[in-house]
Amino acid sequence: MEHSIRINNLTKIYKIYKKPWHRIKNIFFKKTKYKKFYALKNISIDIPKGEAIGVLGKNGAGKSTLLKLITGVATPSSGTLKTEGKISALLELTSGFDNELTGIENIYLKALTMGMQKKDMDKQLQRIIDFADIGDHIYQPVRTYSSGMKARLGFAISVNVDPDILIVDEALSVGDDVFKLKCIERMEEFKAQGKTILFVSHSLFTVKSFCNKCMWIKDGELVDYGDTGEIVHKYEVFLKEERAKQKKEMTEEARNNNKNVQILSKKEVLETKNFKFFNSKGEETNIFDYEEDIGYSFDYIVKKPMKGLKWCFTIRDAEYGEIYGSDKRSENHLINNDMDLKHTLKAKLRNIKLLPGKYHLSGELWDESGAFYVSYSNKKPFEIREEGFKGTGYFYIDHEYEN
Ligand SMILES: Nc1ncnc2c1ncn2[C@@H]1O[C@H](COP(=O)(O)OP(=O)(O)OP(=O)(O)O)[C@@H](O)[C@H]1O
Repeated sequence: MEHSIRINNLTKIYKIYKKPWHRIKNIFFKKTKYKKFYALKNISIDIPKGEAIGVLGKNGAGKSTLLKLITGVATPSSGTLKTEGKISALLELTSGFDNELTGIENIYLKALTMGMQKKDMDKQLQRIIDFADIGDHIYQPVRTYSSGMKARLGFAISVNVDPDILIVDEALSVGDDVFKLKCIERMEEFKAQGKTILFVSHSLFTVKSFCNKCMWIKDGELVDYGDTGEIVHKYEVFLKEERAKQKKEMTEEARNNNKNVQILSKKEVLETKNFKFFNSKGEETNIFDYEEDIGYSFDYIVKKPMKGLKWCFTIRDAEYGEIYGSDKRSENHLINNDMDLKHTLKAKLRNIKLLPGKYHLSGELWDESGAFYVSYSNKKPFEIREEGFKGTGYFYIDHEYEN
């Protein structure tokens, strides 16, 4: 198999100085203290010729650093990197542009930096101008361009210099829809010609529709590399988990900061116990069929007087991402608040179209003042049994079509 990029044990370390001028100081006094920051750690990957590779990863994961090393804009701290053929890269929208020069002059400047002859660029000039499609702005200094115009010009140059490897970093995010489509079409042509493409995008939809392989980078390390479907799926699961974690932390922080929301120890004010799930026959279980009613109950005792006691519930997925939360303000959720009696709340969630999987149920009891009592939750998740395939995601959505 022919490879266009071979990367072995690639590491990039940035030196972080306490103060910006320490960087300069270090040129003269080598002993200036700095911290090492690993933007890339021991990346090894061989990229075959003719693949369209999506590069996935959160902000700061190291994607741009990797692309900069491949294009030679930055140098590795250790490891080796071999590329075959002419590389054209659109890394940052401003990269390579001289703001004082016009669009046309910048086209020639780029040709120069890519080692192209002027006469070869002369032939491409009209194609680039047509592709960029920014009208008379092409004769104006680039400093007067909007970010969309810069992206147009940058992309137009990158794809019209006949590269063997095309590298595109998020450039499409600033263009309008028509321009995005045009870029994708041009990239499809490249793919058909058997050229190698590296494509960084936060749009998983675009990556899925365009790339046949993907790599996923996290904290400077290569987590996985393989077919797009598989890697995007794993990455989506990871993002979902991250979101759930973040949300949990934010909720806790909000609770800690918000003085209006008083959290009272439930033992002092309210006690809940005996949480149970039951099915439509009244039998205790936490396993349900698709579309079956989910019943649950718990006991509570009110120990201090409170006005307008209400209940609510939340269903979360296996990673604690919220799927549904009932309305906390609803008058329909008022419950009995007589003191010192044991009350039982029985709830029924009807006709649930949740797809097979595990889910968490929890809920709170609120009073009129906004004080809430984290009162009940199932220790074990409830489960919807596997049944005929109904699709992916959380819910079955009824659909129809005409042909
Ligand atoms: N010149 C530099 N000096 C110090 N640290 C840097 C430098 N360039 C990048 N970094 C750090 O290296 C890490 C990786 O940055 P990089 O730009 O490669 O991330 P990315 O995955 O492309 O992120 P994004 O999706 O936000 O563009 C970040 O933590 C960043 O702050």
